[in-house]
Amino acid sequence: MRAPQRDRLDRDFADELEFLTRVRRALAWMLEHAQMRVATGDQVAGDRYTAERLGRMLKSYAKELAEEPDSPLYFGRLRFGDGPDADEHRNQSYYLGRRRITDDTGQPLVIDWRAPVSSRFYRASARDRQGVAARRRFGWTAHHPVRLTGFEDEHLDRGEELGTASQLLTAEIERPRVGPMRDIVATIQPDQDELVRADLDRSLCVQGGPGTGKTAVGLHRAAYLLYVHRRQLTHNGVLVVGPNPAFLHYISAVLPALGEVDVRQLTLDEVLGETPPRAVDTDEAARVKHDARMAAVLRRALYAQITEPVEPVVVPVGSYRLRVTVTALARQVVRIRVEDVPYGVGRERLRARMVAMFQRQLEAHGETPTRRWLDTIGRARPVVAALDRAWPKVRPDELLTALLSDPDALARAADGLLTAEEQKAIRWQHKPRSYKSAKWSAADQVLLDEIAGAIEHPASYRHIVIDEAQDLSALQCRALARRSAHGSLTVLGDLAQGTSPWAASDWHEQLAHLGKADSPVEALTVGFRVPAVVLAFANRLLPGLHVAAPPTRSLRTDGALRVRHAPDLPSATVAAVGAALEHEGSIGVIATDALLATLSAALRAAGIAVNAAEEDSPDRRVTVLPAALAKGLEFDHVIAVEPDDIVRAEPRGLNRLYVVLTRAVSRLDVLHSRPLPALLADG
Ligand SMILES: Nc1ncnc2c1ncn2[C@@H]1O[C@H](COP(=O)(O)OP(=O)(O)OP(=O)(O)O)[C@@H](O)[C@H]1O
Repeated sequence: MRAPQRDRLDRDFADELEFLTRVRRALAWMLEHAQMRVATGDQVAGDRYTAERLGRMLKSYAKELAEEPDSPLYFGRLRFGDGPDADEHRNQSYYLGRRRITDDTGQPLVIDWRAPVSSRFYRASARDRQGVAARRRFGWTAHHPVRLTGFEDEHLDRGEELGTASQLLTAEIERPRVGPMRDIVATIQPDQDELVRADLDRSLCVQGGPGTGKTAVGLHRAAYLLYVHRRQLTHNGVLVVGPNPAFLHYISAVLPALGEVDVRQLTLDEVLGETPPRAVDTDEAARVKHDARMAAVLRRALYAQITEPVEPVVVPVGSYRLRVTVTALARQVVRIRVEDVPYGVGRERLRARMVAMFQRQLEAHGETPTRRWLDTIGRARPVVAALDRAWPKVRPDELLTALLSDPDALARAADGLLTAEEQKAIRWQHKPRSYKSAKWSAADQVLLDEIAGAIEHPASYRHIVIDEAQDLSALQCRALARRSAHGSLTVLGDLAQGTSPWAASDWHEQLAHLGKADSPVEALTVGFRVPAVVLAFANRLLPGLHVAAPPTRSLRTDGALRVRHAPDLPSATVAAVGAALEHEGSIGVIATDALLATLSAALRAAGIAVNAAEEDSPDRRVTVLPAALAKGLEFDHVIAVEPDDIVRAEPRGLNRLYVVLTRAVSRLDVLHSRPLPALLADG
């Protein structure tokens, strides 16, 4: 670098340090101000409840600001030119960060990464400058205290553009992983940004290979939507659904780090709100219960509760006897069925129609019934009795108990939908004494939700982000469709990573079950996690997975792969972990359930402290976890033990192995005592 340039860079850096001091000062002012408001909050608010809420809000705001110095205050700067594309930003310069920071006059020093103009930071290129003259990315130390280390410029107006060659991007994706997942606001890529900023009303599906940033995109979209539609979405507006608690724990810090604490993050079981399952289905029973045809079976069983009226409804009122004839009642039942409302709404409608008929009769006698009279009539014993016969109240658990324990009822509901073998597979061998003592399996809980949803629609979220969506069954999709009937979806997944017995092989089908049949399927194909050498190894499995998914291109040229034949797996694992501990970052030992206890015992005997799947104690860098829980997680160093076991442990074992091998951020060790699965060995 020539001296004059060096001088200029030094000057620039000095200017940046000066600006940083200004921002720090502004932040300190904001913090002090917020704390003052906390102190006075009690007095200014009207009642105690409001005061408490306000106090809590201000405290968390103050706390957020106080924690701010631990993370970089901004990550980039945009300098606009004076061309027409700059619009109202002509000759302006903006710093971009996780939060907006203002000075004591309210002038923004740092703007939010979600503000409209920030999208130009992520998307502007030398070919499509969008008015941007130069983009600057800042580098910061990774550890506390956070210090500015430098910056990287792209003068788009001079045709300069780094794209994925940016050293700061490379440093970020090659950074050793410790603790939970982090946000990616500093390095969101143009195609990711388009997905993040998609309109609230747009449902979309993202198909992306391992480590292409699907989870990151989904979480950042949630944060973006909350920023743009704050008022609409604050209370129960946004839900994130993940495959298991270990995964949710891993991603749990991302949204709070972006200042968003109002997003619910749940597993599907938690969405259904059920207690843990108390029964286990056979594979065949589970397959049938999760099939889309079951929705039709349940609907038929539900509506089979409605019976043809055989008696008129007679209500004595004073000297009159008001009456709904059998024919009139039957006609209303048929009409309401055609109106296709939820079962529970139908029952109430039938009650209202009976009341309306009584009202007309009373009016014919020259009387005007009051509102109260109408309410009383609606609850009169003959009306309720007629309603209970014609359109009875249904409890989902009672209906399902009857269906699964009565072969004839099941045969009637499943006629033409399920084969005799399929009916047999889901029938209970032992009939419970009552629905109260029935033991429900995980699949039964989805069926109960289906029935409950047909009786009454559940409350709808405005937006749901569904991660690992390829693994959902038709009925699980329907459960989420019901909860987003008035909202939109971000559906994330990878067909190649489908491991459930009902995993999707086609996104359009899955989207139809999710109630968003016409949503576009977008692809992410650049891998930010798995190094090229590891990805090439894992991709050997693709021909055996029988899915049409675009291949992933890794951005990472570093990384290491070691495949070793090891007759004594526990001691080979101990040795591999010992070597891995020489490097920085997290270590994941992944094997089948059957092997785990032996491996953990061997590690502990060697004096190595290990975390189990959902733990991440900072003083234990090694996690031992079953292959079944590896989905969505990542570790710097993965030690995959006995791939052949992983493949044989379940019907979609090859897909499971693909998931396991693609958890590695830097290094993958494969230890095997038996031959490797043919596709891996042949590559
Ligand atoms: N634009 C980006 N800049 C920096 N890091 C990124 C970017 N996009 C993704 N990453 C990182 O890549 C890793 C993988 O991302 P993520 O877990 O979202 O991928 P995924 O597609 O959900 O993977 P999988 O399907 O294998 O679970 C994460 O550590 C994430 O932070």
